[in-house]
Amino acid sequence: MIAEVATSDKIVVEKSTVPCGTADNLREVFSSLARPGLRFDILSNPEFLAEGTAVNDLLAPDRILIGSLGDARALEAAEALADIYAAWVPRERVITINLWSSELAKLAANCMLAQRISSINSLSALCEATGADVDELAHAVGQDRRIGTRMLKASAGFGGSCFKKDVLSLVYIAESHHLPEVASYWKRIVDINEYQKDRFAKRITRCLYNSLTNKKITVLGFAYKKDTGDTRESAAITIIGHLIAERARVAIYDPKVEEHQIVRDLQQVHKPEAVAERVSVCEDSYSACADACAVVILTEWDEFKTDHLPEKAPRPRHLMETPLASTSHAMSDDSLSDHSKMETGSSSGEENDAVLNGLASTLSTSDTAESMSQLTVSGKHRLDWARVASAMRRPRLLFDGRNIVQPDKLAALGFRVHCIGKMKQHFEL
Ligand SMILES: NC(=O)c1ccc[n+]([C@@H]2O[C@H](COP(=O)([O-])OP(=O)(O)OC[C@H]3O[C@@H](n4cnc5c(N)ncnc54)[C@H](O)[C@@H]3O)[C@@H](O)[C@H]2O)c1
Ligand SMILES: O=c1ccn([C@@H]2O[C@H](COP(=O)(O)OP(=O)(O)O[C@H]3O[C@H](CO)[C@@H](O)[C@H](O)[C@H]3O)[C@@H](O)[C@H]2O)c(=O)[nH]1
Repeated sequence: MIAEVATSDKIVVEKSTVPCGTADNLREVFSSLARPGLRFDILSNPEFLAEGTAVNDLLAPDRILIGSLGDARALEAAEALADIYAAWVPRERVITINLWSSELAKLAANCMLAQRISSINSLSALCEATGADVDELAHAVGQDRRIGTRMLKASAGFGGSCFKKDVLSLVYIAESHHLPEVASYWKRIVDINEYQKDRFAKRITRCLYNSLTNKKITVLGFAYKKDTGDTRESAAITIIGHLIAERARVAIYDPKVEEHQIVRDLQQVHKPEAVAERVSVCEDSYSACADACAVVILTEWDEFKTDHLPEKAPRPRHLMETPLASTSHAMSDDSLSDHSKMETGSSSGEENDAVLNGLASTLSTSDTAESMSQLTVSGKHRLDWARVASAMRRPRLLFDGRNIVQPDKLAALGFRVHCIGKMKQHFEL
C-alpha cells in the first residue's frame, strides 16, 4: 500500500514483532511495487511495552532499539527516528544496531522472559514435591544480581498475545534454518507452560476427591494478567476448559472482562452447549462465590489480595477451650480429610463452621474488626474475604493460581488454601 501511493522517498518503520528477515521481504515488495527512483529505508523499531503498564513503558523505556541496514543513508534514517525519541528518552537508551539483530532481539527478549516464567514454574512443581517454597526460592535466587527478581513469579501459566506466539515464532525460525536442537530447546518453554496449567487444573480435581461433577467452583479473574481486559491466551481459558470437561459448574468474575468475551473464549475450547450449561459470569465476587466449594484465583487483580487482613485473626474465645489436637492429624491429607467432612458434616467440619461464625462475632466487637472491615488499601478496593468464606460451602478450598494471597490469613477465616509451588496446605482448625 505504501509502495503504491508513495510519491517521494520514505522511511518505513517496523513496530510489530516480526520474524527475523521480514525487512528483507519488505524491501523486495517495495522494489517491485514502488515507482522507479524512490528510495525506501526500512528500520526495525520493535515495541517493548506491556499491557497494563503501557504508558509508563512508553514514557520510561529500558531501551529503544533501532535496526537499520547500516549504510550511510540507512544510518541517516535511523538518526531521524532517534531524534523523535530524543524528545523524552535519554540518548544513551537509544540503541542503533543492525536490522536483523533488532528483529531477532525483540523475539529473543520475549522468549527469555517467557523462559524465566517457565523456569520458575517448573521449579514450582519441584517445590511442591520437596517442601520448598517457590516464593522463597525466587527471592533467594533473585538476590543474585546476575539473575534478578523480576519475571520470577510462579503462576498457573503465562498468557497474553505475545509470549506463546513469539516463542513459537523463534521455534519456526530455528527449524527453517535447520537447527532442530535450538527449536526443541525453545519449544519446551511452551510445553512447560501447558504442563503448568494442566497440573494446576488436576490439583483442583484431586483436592475435590477426583470428581467435580456439579460442584460449584468460582474463578476469580479471567484476564491474562491484572490491569487489562485482554484475554488472549489467558491461562483461565485452558484451566476453566478442564473444569468444564470435568462437569463442574463454574462461576466467573473478572472486573474488566465482559461476559460475551468470556463466553466467546470458552467456546474456543468447548461446545457452546457445554459453556451455556456449565458457566455463569457474575457481576461481583460475592455472588460468584455464593455456595461454591472452591475458589480459584487466576488473575492477580489487587482487589483479591489480603493485605487488608490482620496478620493473625483472633480465634473465637469459646473455641480456645476446645481440644483441637485430636482432629489435626486427620487434616493432613489434602483430599481424604476434606472428603469425610464434606460428605458427612463430621464434628471437625462443624468446628470449622463454628470457628468462622465465632470469628464473625468476635470481629464485630474487637479492635481487629476495624482493620478487617477496612476494605481499601491506599484507596483501592479489597475483597471482604470473611464474607466470601461465610457464603461458601465446605471445604472452602482456595486455589491461588497467582500466589497473591497470604495463606495463613485466609486459613484463619476457615479457608483451606493451596498455592503454587508450596507443599503445605494452609488451614486452621
Ligand atoms: N499488545 C501488546 O502489548 C504488544 C506489545 C509489544 C508489541 N506488540 C506487537 O504489536 C503487534 C500488534 O499487537 P496487538 O496486540 O495490537 O495485536 P492485535 O491483534 O490487536 O492487532 C493486530 C492488527 O493487525 C491486523 N493484521 C493482522 N494480520 C494482518 C495482515 N497480514 N495484514 C494486515 N493487517 C493484519 C489485525 O487485523 C489487527 O488489526 C504484534 O506484532 C505484537 O506482537 C504488542
Ligand atoms: O513473573 C511473572 C511475570 C508474568 N507472568 C505472566 O506472564 C504473562 C505476560 O506478562 P507480561 O510480560 O507482564 O505482559 P505482556 O503484556 O504479555 O508483555 C510481554 O509481551 C509484550 C509483547 O511483545 C512485550 O512488549 C513485553 O515487554 C512483555 O513483557 C502474564 O500472563 C503474566 O501473568 C508470570 O506468570 N510471572
